[in-house]
This record gives sequence, C-alpha cells and structure tokens, in this order.
Amino acid sequence: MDMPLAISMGEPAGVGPDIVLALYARRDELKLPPFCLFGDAPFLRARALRLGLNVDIADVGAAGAGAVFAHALPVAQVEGLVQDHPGQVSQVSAGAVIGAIEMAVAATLTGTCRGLVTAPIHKGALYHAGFKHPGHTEFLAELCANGGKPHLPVMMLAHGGLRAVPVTIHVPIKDVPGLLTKELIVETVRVVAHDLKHRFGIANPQIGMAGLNPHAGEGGGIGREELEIVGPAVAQLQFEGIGVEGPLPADTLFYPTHWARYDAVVAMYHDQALIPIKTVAFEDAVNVTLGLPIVRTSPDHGTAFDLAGTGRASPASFLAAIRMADAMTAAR
Ligand SMILES: NC(=O)C1=CN([C@@H]2O[C@H](COP(=O)(O)OP(=O)(O)OC[C@H]3O[C@@H](n4cnc5c(N)ncnc54)[C@H](O)[C@@H]3O)[C@@H](O)[C@H]2O)C=CC1
Ligand SMILES: NCC(=O)COP(=O)(O)O
Repeated sequence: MDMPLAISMGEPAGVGPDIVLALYARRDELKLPPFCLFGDAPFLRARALRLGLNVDIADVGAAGAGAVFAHALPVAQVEGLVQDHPGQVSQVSAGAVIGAIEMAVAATLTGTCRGLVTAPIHKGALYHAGFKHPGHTEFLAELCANGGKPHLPVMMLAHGGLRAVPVTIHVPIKDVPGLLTKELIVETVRVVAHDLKHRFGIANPQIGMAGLNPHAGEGGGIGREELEIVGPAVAQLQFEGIGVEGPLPADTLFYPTHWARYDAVVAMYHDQALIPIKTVAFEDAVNVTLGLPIVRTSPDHGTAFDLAGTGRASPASFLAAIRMADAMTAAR
C-alpha cells in the first residue's frame, strides 16, 4: 500500500479545502496518489455539501489513509474550532490551522506520510491570532528543527524548467538591503544547488543571480550592493564549484528566453522572484520549500476569499503541487 502524502487544511475560509475536496472527487480520473487531509471532518462534510460534492469523509488518521482512500477522503482530525464561513477572515480557526500544519509535519517527519502539501493559510488572520512566523516556509523550518538548529528554508516557485528563488522572503521591502549579506546569499544558493541536484535530479545546476538595484547597480552608480554583497557571494560560490552567473539586471533576467538558460534564478526579494513566475504561470506554478529534511510543496496561490465556497477556484496549481510532491517522494 502506498504511503500517503499529508495535506494540511489551510485556512477554512479560503479555497484550499474546496480544491482538496474537488480533487479528491476526481481521484480516479486524475490517478491521484493517496493522501490524508489534516483538518476537521465535520467542517469538511459541511463544505462538501455546500459545494455539491459527493465525497465520503473518513476520520481514520494518516495511518489508516491508504486503506480507505479509494472510497473515502481520509482525514486526520485536528483540535480546535473550525467554522464554515467561506470568504470571511477570522481568527477563530487559527489554532486548528496551525495545529494541522504541526500534525502534518510530525506525520511526515516520522514517516507515516511521505511528503507534505500545504493548502494556503491567511497570514494576516494568523498574525492577529498571535502566530509568530511570517509564513509556512519559516514555520516549517522551525518544526523540522525539532528544538535543534533550524535549517535555512528556501522558497522556490517552479513551473517546468522555470524556477525562481527569493533570498529574503516575507520581510518589509525597506528591510531588504539590511538583511542581504554575502553569507545569506551563499547559503541560499548552496541549498538551491544541493536540492536541484538531489531532489530534482539536475546533475550540474546553473543558477542566474539577480542584482538588487536597477541595472544591477550600473557599476556602483545606482547602489553598491552588487559590488559589496552580491558580487562577492557569486565569486565565493564559483570558487566552490557551483555554476552561478551574476549579478544580472533583474528586469531582463526574467525574459523567458534568458530565464530558460538557468535551472533556477535567485532574486534578492519576494516580489522580484514571484511577480515574474506568477505572471507567466499563475495557473499552475508550484511553491516548493528547499533545505528541509522533508518534501513540502504548495499551490502558488493564496486563500482567494472571493472564490471560497463557490466551486470556481482552479485546482490546477494544487494538482501540480500534489504531483510534484508525489514525484519527489516516489522512491519512498
Ligand atoms: N502558501 C500560502 O499559504 C499562501 C498564502 N497566501 C495568503 O493568501 C491570502 C490572500 O492573498 P492574495 O494576495 O489575495 O492572493 P490570492 O492568490 O489568494 O488571490 C489573488 C487573485 O487570484 C485569484 N485566485 C487565487 N487562487 C485562485 C484559483 N485557485 N483559481 C482562480 N483564481 C484564483 C483570486 O481570486 C484573486 O483574484 C494572504 O493572506 C496571503 O498571505 C498567499 C500565497 C500563498
Ligand atoms: N507568496 C508566496 C507565499 O506567501 C507563500 O508563503 P509560505 O506560506 O509558503 O511560506
């Protein structure tokens, strides 16, 4: 029996649960691998009813998932209140949302599940409820560290051969220059090169590195970060034998033909990396976290409150995230 993937429920007011239910309803047609949804069974029954989906839900936990997946959606029950109010931001479900991630990570770390796919969370709602982590990426690193030294989590958005990685992630733009260090860039690219090799099977990854400033600083005339931070990081990485070029002007680096020269492009901040990939592939790009001891993928979109409970959310990115996690863990 195939070991299941773990899926965390995400924000119940968002489209994540809708899409998981809709995909499960098409499991045979799509030949989906077995998965267990870490969430709330009564809420999921109510949401399935609202969407008109004929889905049986079995509260069997991750260990029982493989046995029931063919005829019922396996759920690992989380603690805490979960409301079925599509599109309404609320902190009420925050405990259950966070608990679902914690349980799903624990099941993956202990080998009950083979990889993790996360449904979108509403970061603002969780912050208001006291959540201290900027997003999944950083939270997962802490959970995987299990009290030890956290891994450096690296966010990568991928669509086929187009991959984009931000060095700084969920931080205010005004803080980016202060957070960028040669060490952070070097460590990020080491993780990218390692995981492209070992998780994506790319023998000798080639990485394009963006500058921070317009025109990559124009030789120091439009900012010195390229000369003082990014350039020295590239030199260090090249010395280590990693295939990196840069710093390159970010405005032309993402021109698809240019981008396609590289196995991944490393950008200096969130929007520098994510705007290009969401522009060319919002429908089915995947967010994958590198640098963790577990495989974690996620759709590229968020909670889409405007579509929650309507059945109109596209399942394409979520499906791509499941397929990527399945492929990355196929040997297990
Ligand atoms: N991995 C995660 O947990 C992520 C969470 N978020 C969170 O989601 C919340 C909302 O973020 P937004 O910036 O509004 O982005 P969003 O992706 O939720 O929505 C942006 C636009 O795209 C549309 N859209 C999103 N998903 C769609 C789908 N599956 N099918 C069709 N249309 C879709 C929405 O209707 C909306 O018009 C924020 O709190 C953000 O932090 C955002 C990205 C990833
Ligand atoms: N914009 C991507 C995003 O916010 C996803 O973050 P994470 O929750 O996967 O860390």
